[in-house]
Amino acid sequence: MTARPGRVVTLTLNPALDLTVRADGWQRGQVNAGQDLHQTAGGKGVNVASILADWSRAAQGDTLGVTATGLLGRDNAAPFEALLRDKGVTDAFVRVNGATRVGIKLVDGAAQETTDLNLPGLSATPATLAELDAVLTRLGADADVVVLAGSLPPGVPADHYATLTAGLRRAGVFVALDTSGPALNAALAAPVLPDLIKPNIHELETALGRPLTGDAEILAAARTLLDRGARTVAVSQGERGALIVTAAGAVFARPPRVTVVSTVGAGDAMVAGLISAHLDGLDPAAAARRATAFSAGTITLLGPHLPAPADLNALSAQVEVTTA
Ligand SMILES: Nc1ncnc2c1ncn2[C@@H]1O[C@H](COP(=O)(O)OP(=O)(O)O)[C@@H](O)[C@H]1O
Ligand SMILES: O=P(O)(O)OC[C@H]1O[C@](O)(COP(=O)(O)O)[C@@H](O)[C@@H]1O
Repeated sequence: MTARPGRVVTLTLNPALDLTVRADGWQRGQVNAGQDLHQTAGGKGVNVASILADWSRAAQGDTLGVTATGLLGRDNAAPFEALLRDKGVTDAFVRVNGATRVGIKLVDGAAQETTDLNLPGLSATPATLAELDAVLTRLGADADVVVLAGSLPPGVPADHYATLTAGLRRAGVFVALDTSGPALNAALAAPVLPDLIKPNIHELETALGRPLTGDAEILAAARTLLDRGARTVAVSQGERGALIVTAAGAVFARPPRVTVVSTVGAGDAMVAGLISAHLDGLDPAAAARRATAFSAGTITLLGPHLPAPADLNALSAQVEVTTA
């Protein structure tokens, strides 16, 4: 495991304090017994930063400089500050009044199933957005990669990521996007697409307004995004795996079977893996293998963490990569 250095900035406008409740065999509409409850700092860019920091520490002796920015509620900032400090991620979050939203993650360990309830989050004011914009402009000037990740909180226009993408790409920064709903629709409709887009299959279908039935259709949809300027499109499909499409080729990566603790962060781990692969100049097959190992490893743990290097290597060796 070796890698080139790089500076990565993640933007999380809508972080979340993930409250994971394990309730094996829980039934909708019934009184259920839960087994345990854990709280972890999360939100897409927070998770990507944390996982990249783990990778940096394990693989190359901290050669990646990882900075996390976004909007963070003052009232419950402590768990986020602790995670970023523990991981050695630079904390560039703009503090805002109020408490960051809680995300409910209901895990049925017996069925190996996770149910997510993601709430809207704190409203962003024009003043905090302007402050954040200045932070991002400063950080972006020095970054190799900027990751725009997660939902937009109330108060942020749907085309916000599209606007940021255009500015950052113009400045020569590699832009990765992982979002959903109106923010993804607007980003995909914009004239300048991000370099890396990682929708899950449901997010992509919603954005395109049609079901994608079968691998050929998914591949064709991904290729239209490449034709419009994206460099890597990764369509993740849960435990089935992910289709990763670049100009250099398309591959499908199947994860090994793992004991799932919570699938929360599976997609974020994939984004982290793809970014590290981009910084290392890996080919699509090697990138898909690494990103899938990151995802499979993260879901065996609670919170946004990578397993120990030996375990990650073992997972990586078990990923099946085929040409798509
Ligand atoms: N149950 C699972 N077992 C093994 N790997 C999984 C499982 N669920 C997800 N993954 C891995 O995580 C990747 C991302 O998961 P996915 O659920 O598609 O993303 P998201 O979290 O963005 O919805 C998948 O492509 C796969 O490699
Ligand atoms: O910003 P969104 O789309 O509401 O998602 C927030 C949730 O996504 C997560 O980042 C997990 O994302 P993935 O499971 O897609 O990797 C959680 O930590 C958080 O609660």
